[in-house]
Amino acid sequence: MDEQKRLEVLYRYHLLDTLPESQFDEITQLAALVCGTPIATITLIDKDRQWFLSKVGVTATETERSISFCAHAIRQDALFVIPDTLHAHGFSNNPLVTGHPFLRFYAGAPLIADDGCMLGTLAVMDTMPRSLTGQQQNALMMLSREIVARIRSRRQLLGLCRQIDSYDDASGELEYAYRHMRRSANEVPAAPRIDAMPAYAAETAKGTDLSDVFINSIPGIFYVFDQHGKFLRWNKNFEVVSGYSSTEIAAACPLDFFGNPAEKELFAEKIKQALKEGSASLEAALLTKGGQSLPYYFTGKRIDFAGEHCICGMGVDISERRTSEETLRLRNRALEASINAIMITDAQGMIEYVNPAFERITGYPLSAVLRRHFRFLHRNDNEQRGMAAVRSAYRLLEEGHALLRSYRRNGELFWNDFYIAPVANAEGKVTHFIGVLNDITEIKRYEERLEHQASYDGLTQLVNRNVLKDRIRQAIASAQRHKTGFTVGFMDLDNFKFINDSLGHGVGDELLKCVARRLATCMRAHDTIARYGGDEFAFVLNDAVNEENVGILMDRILKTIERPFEIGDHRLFISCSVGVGFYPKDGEDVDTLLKNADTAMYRAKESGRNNYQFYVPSMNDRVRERLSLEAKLRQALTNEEFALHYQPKIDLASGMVVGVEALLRWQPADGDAISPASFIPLAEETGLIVPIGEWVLDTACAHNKLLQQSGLPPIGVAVNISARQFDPHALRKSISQALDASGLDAKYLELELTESLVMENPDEVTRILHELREMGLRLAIDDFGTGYSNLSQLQRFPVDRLKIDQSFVRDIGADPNDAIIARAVISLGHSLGMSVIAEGVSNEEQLAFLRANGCDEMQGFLYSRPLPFEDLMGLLTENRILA
Ligand SMILES: Nc1nc2c(ncn2[C@@H]2O[C@H](COP(=O)(O)OP(=O)(O)OP(=O)(O)O)[C@@H](O)[C@H]2O)c(=O)[nH]1
Repeated sequence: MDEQKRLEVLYRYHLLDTLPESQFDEITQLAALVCGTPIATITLIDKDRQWFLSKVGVTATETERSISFCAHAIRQDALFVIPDTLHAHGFSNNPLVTGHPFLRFYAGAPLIADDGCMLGTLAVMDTMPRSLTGQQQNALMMLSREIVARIRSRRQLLGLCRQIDSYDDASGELEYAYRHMRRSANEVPAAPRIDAMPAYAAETAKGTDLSDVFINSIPGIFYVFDQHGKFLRWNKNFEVVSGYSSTEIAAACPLDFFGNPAEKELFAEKIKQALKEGSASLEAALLTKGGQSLPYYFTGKRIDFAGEHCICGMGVDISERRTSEETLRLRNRALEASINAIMITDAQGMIEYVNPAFERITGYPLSAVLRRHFRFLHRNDNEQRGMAAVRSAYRLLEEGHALLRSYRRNGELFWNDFYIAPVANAEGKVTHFIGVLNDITEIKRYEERLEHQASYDGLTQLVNRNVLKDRIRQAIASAQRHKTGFTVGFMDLDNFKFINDSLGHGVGDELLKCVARRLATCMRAHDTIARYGGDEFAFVLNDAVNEENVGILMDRILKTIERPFEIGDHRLFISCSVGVGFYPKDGEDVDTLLKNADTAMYRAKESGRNNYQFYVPSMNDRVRERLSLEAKLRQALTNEEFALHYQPKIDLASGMVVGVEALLRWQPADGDAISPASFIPLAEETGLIVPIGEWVLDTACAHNKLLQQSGLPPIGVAVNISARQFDPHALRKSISQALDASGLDAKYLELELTESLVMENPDEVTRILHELREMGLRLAIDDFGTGYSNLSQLQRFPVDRLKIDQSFVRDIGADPNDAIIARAVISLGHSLGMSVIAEGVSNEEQLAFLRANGCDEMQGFLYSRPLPFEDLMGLLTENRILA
């Protein structure tokens, strides 16, 4: 409606700035009582202000219109209710909310004049959030209509007065009526009077009904009692709730309704306070006749009745409020105690509450975030992917979840597993959102670490074989799409074990890291280099299919790895062997490609290491052969396919046989004899050398004992020990077993160890050799001259004999250098107190040279090839002397 017209109607009633009138005050008080609120007003809305025609619990007479709640209420013809002003859009910042009287609840019933004009409201207010029951709302609307009725009759009275004023010759009767009417229209009582109600009721039948209707419509209990505690009036509800009849209530005093002595005393205090100060209130348990204790909120006001002060008041059942307060308290406690950060925002995202965990996680206290949009948590990172889900939840008023990069107050990023859910008010309208922030930064880091560990090699930080296989799979897909090819390479360091064994794992690790770095320098950014395991690396060269280009790259890799590595104090030299396969020629799936590159790498090893080989299918034939040989070798022991042949050792001075060397022979049941040069390396690689070596020891000792038992003069037997057998504990055990089982004296057993084996780890070897010597064995160094012996180390070894490698003996006549070496070994051995034996002696010239140079013993075809045991026995029995 037109505001101008509304104001004209309001002014026509001449209500603004009038003195208080009891007929309005009693309605205000009744409204406060019925609704149980500390504040009630009849408010008229003027042009720029709201003016209180009547008020309870408010000291001001008017306020600016701009802050008036009632100014909003008059925009509608129904009851206007704000259950909680702090959560009501447009009201939470109102000075009457943020400052005195700190309004949290408002309900206003419009005062609608006959022509539909809104004059103002009958309003009830509270300082805590709450709601009104249906009955209370009805009562408020009824009272607002009653106010309008009274305003209307007041205006009629004033009109009548003005007419009377115009009669100069008013009669005495009129004079009396005039004064009476004037008083009714504008009277100012000292205090609200309960007897005003019956007095008024006497004047209009409607008023009497109203008083009863009001009292009985009060949802709580209503009572009036005098200073002596005698009940003068009460409503029906009092009887229903207390369980007492009207006669019993009439005979009772207020304190009879309390069972708890402390509350009884408090209630008595409150009566005194109300009588003295005008009003009082308290919460206490009402004791019913049935013995039930009901939590109640009691209010009392001092009124004058029949010339004396009485208390008029009401009690409201607060069990529901208590329960909801308790629930609220619990929820509040849960919010406060939650380890997850929780925030409550309005429907637009402005923060209204955050719990202590929010401050702990984000570093922002409540005061720093209140009324800020929560987006500040994401700083400039507002366009991140998860934000779309959050925005959509706010827009569609529904639940949302997102993983967000949020930022703490100190700028640090944290991963926020963020849930939001809308919160609706009693009418189902979404007014708020509740957000839960989970700081999952640690979990995320852990996941990243796991992810990294699942994909990367911890030592070199190259990708691992799983990723390599993925990359090959991708390369296959891409090559198929573009009809191209690519290269897979397999690289293994040469003799890396030697570095590990001689310098320790730490140095080995550093070397692997450096190799990885160097390898990376040879590749392009889109190629993949992986650590495949141990000292094996693999790579995928995208687009590279040309043998010539790949060959150039392989040469570069070999050269790069060949360059010395400086690790700690060590300057290390190492080489590598590489096998290369091409897609699709050498395999159309991951496993075949890798297997064939690996086969090519083995070929490179076989070809002397430090080279690369392109895969060719015939390489697989060799692999197959090897595999079949390995399978046969595994069966050979059980099938008793091994035999020992013995080559006699001759003392050059006497020409007599003084010992034999046991040599392993393999004669598979279903085929030709296999040369030791083929199967011994395989037995060493597969580890089969260990059980085979035990068999050799057992057999050699048993045979030797048999020779002695057959009456032949005792001679020594030498057994070759491979590097793989050189585990001190296992070796000692198998030697003891062989000696025990055969009964052979340890002094007849000689172990032959290669020069490279003893020099690889001299400290360890020296210790073990001493232990073996203590067992009574004899020790010899085999193949002497082929390795790089450290002479000072050699001195420390408790060795009995040096064996000149047959390669020097073979060419003694032909190559002067070999003769020099042979002579040097003989004199070196002697100077170290060892005897010297030459192997591979096949002619007289060699024999003459050895004799001339003081060599102690010899073995070779010149005297005898290696013989089966039975033949050896024959030879020894024959007792042939070397001429
Ligand atoms: N330091 C170090 N050594 C490792 C690691 N993984 C495996 N190895 C060692 O790497 C060596 C691999 O040896 P192989 O490749 O079998 O033999 P090699 O001595 O390199 O000889 P060839 O390959 O035949 O030239 C073994 O001694 C393993 O113990 C590792 O992570 N760190």
